[in-house]
Amino acid sequence: MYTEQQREIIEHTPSNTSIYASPGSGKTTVLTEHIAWQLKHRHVPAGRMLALTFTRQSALDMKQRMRKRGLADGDVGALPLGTFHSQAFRMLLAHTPNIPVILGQLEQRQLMRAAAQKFGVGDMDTVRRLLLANTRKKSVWPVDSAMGGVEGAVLTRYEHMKARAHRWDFDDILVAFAQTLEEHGAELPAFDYLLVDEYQDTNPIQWAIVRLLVHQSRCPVFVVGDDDQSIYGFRGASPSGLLDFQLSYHDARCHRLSTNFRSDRSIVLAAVRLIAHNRHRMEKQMQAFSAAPGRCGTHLWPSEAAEAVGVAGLVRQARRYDSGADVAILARTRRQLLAAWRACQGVVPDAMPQFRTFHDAKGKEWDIVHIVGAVAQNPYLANDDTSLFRRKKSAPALDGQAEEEERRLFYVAMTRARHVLWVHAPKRCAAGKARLSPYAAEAGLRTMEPG
Ligand SMILES: Nc1ncnc2c1ncn2[C@@H]1O[C@H](COP(=O)(O)OP(=O)(O)OP(=O)(O)O)[C@@H](O)[C@H]1O
Repeated sequence: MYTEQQREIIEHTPSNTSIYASPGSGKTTVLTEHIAWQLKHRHVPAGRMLALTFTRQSALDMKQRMRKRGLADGDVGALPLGTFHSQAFRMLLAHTPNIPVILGQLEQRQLMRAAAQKFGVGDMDTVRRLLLANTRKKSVWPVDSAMGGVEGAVLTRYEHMKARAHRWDFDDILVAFAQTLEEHGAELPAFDYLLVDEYQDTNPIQWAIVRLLVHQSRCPVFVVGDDDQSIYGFRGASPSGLLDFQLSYHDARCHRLSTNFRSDRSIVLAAVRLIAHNRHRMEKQMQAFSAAPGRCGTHLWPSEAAEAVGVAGLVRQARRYDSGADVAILARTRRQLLAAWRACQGVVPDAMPQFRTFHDAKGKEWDIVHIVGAVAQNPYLANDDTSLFRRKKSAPALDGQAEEEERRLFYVAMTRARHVLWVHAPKRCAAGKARLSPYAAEAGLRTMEPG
């Protein structure tokens, strides 16, 4: 089933390795199989490999897959596989008794708000931006705490209040872990092999943690990623960790996977056309394994309400034609999913599609994907958590860096589809007249006739 190249990666002896690969080319598949191979055929003890993923869900999926491959439950359970934060927290707990309790999201927001109110800036939008600024500040190593202005003053106050309450926020876990690795690395568990998924979405503190772990364990590191799918820049992540991997690990072997096993041909071609518009990227090939043409295009609707009803109608139609097809409705912001969700409740209540933001769709795949609310200068981004660069009521033009990240997000969304990809846009939305996102034209998607 696996290609010769995939098999070579799966079966190779642990060594410094990077895999740059296109969407759907089997990155997560080969990573999972490579770990399973080490356990099964090279008898590397499960507890001696550390595998880091981007989300908890992908760690669970990988474990599930290993069980299906016939690995013993005990081995899978003993494998330290999870997010950077969960694995760092586990090791810190074992090393340092009495570490502070982690603030829940709500508690953290309340604490930041209390700190901000002291400076007369406690509205929720500002608090959200301050929380992001806090995350970005702690995304580098060593953390640079010299931040001026009101923002710096609020963040300093927040740190004091947190320390007084003997609490940590989520980002403090990695800061404390990096510090512990630097100062007491020899007291932490050592590993024979370190593996990292989605390396394009790691940030400088995570690169430092990888470097410190590798140094302390004297073990090889294996990373997989795709710079074109780097979508967490607003939190301080950057694809340069992946792009510069070869510089940091001179002897590293580099593999590229370019066959997309997920999507039919027209979808792969459209995605390739779109991403070619980004300038800051590593040039790479992508071709479809599937010989099927697939279907893709855009649907324009008079209003947001009409769009929601139209999408629900298409979902119902597809269910009639193939009741087993899995369907997802994706949008740039959570708010843009609401109308389609309501419309589907009324039409296919027993066979609801999945509803996800582009960010939450990462790593997933569905037979049919509908992207809704694909408008230029998306007005919903003005108040979105991830819209670091937009502080006005309407979304101003993006700078080059933010523009490329928006395009990558659209690329991630498009490449989730196996057989059918519809991009929908209303001609009017809450903010007034709307235009179809330029990414649809860049991808060469044709507008479908109404009905
Ligand atoms: N050699 C192969 N033959 C057939 N199917 C494959 C092969 N390799 C991977 N696949 C399938 O292709 C799909 C994509 O694989 P996977 O999710 O591992 O890719 P990925 O590169 O991690 O994707 P992305 O980065 O877009 O999330 C999965 O359904 C997987 O089972």
